[in-house]
Amino acid sequence: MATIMDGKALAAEIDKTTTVRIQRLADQGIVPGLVVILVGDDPASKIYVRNKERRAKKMKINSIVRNLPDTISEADLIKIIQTYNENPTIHAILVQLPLPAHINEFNVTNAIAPEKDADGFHPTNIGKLVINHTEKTPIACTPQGIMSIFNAYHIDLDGKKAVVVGRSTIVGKPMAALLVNANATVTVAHSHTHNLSQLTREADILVVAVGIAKYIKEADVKSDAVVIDVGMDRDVNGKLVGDVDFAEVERKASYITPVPKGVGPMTITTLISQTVALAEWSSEKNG
Ligand SMILES: NC(=O)C1=CN([C@@H]2O[C@H](COP(=O)(O)OP(=O)(O)OC[C@H]3O[C@@H](n4cnc5c(N)ncnc54)[C@H](OP(=O)(O)O)[C@@H]3O)[C@@H](O)[C@H]2O)C=CC1
Ligand SMILES: Nc1nc(=O)c2c([nH]1)NC[C@@H]1CN(c3ccc(C(=O)N[C@@H](CCC(=O)O)C(=O)O)cc3)C=[N+]21
Ligand SMILES: [Mg+2]
Repeated sequence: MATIMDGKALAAEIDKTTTVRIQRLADQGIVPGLVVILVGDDPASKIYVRNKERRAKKMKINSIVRNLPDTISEADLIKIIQTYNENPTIHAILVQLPLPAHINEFNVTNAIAPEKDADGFHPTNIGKLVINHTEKTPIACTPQGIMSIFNAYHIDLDGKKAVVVGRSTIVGKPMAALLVNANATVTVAHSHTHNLSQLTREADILVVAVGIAKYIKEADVKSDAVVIDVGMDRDVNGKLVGDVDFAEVERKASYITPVPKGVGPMTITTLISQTVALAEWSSEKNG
C-alpha cells in the first residue's frame, strides 16, 4: 500500500513559517494585502475562495474578495485590475480562472502588474519560470505546492520519468516546467494524446490534472509510481473526489496524494506564502 502524502499537515507546517514572516512585516507596519477577483460561479473556484478566505483570516493577511457578475466586459475587468495595480495596500492580485468565454484570459493576466501577480500567470513570470530564472518571481501555486510535497517526502526527481496529464496554464504547463528544471524527463499529455494509458504506465512520477472523476485506474499506473492527484471533481453521489481512482491506485503506487487534503491545501499555503513574499519584495524595493 502506498504512503499517503498528507498535504493538510504539510500545509500547516509551512503556515507556521509564514506566520513568523507575517509578524516580521507587521513589526514594520505592513499587512500583506491580497485581492481575489471572482467572475461568475465556477464550482472549483468557489471551494478555493472559501478555503483561502478562512486561511487568510486565521493568518492575519488582508484578503479581499471581489465578486463580479459574469456579464462584466473585459475592458471593465481590466480597469478594476488597474485600480489594484495602483493601490499600495494590495501586494497580490488573483483572478480566478476559468473566466467567462467572452473574456480573453491572456489580456486579463497580462493586465496584472507582474510584481503583484499572486498566481505567477503573467507572461513575464511564466517566461522566467521556463528560462529557470525564478529569483523573486511568483510561480503558479498548485505546481509549486506539489514541488513542496516532493521535497517534504524526499522524492528524488533527478533523471526520473515524469508524466503530466493536462496542459492548462494553471497546472499542467507550469508543472512540466518545474519538473524539467528539477532534471526530470517530462512528457505532457492532453486530450489529443494517443495511447494515454501506455504513457502513464511508464511514469515514475505521475501528475494528473484533467478534471474527470477517478479517470486514472490501477492499470494506468506503474508499480511504485509517485502519484499526484490535482483533480477537484464530483462523483455520482456529489462527493468531492480526484482525477485518480484512489482506492485502486493506492494499492499499486509507492506514494499518493488524497483528495481532499492533498494538493488543495498546499495550493492555498503556497498562495499565502507567495502573497507574503510579494509584500516582502515590495518593501525591500521601497526601502
Ligand atoms: N487542487 C488544486 O489546487 C487545483 C485543482 N484543480 C482541479 O484540477 C483539474 C484540472 O484543472 P485545470 O488544469 O484547470 O483544467 P483544464 O480544464 O483547464 O485542463 C484540463 C486538461 O486536461 C486535458 N484533458 C481533458 N480530457 C482529457 C483526457 N481524456 N485525456 C487526457 N487529457 C485530457 C485537457 O486537454 P486539452 O488541452 O487538449 O483540452 C486539458 O489540457 C480540475 O478538476 C480542477 O478543478 C485546478 C487547479 C488547482
Ligand atoms: N487563478 C486561479 N488560480 C488557482 O489556483 C485556481 C483557480 N484560478 N481556479 C480554480 C482552481 C481550483 N483551485 C483549488 C485550490 C484549492 C482547493 C482546496 O482547498 N481543496 C480542498 C477542499 C476541501 C473542502 O473544502 O472540501 C482539499 O483538496 O482538501 C480547491 C481548488 C485553485 N484554482
Ligand atoms: Mg481552461
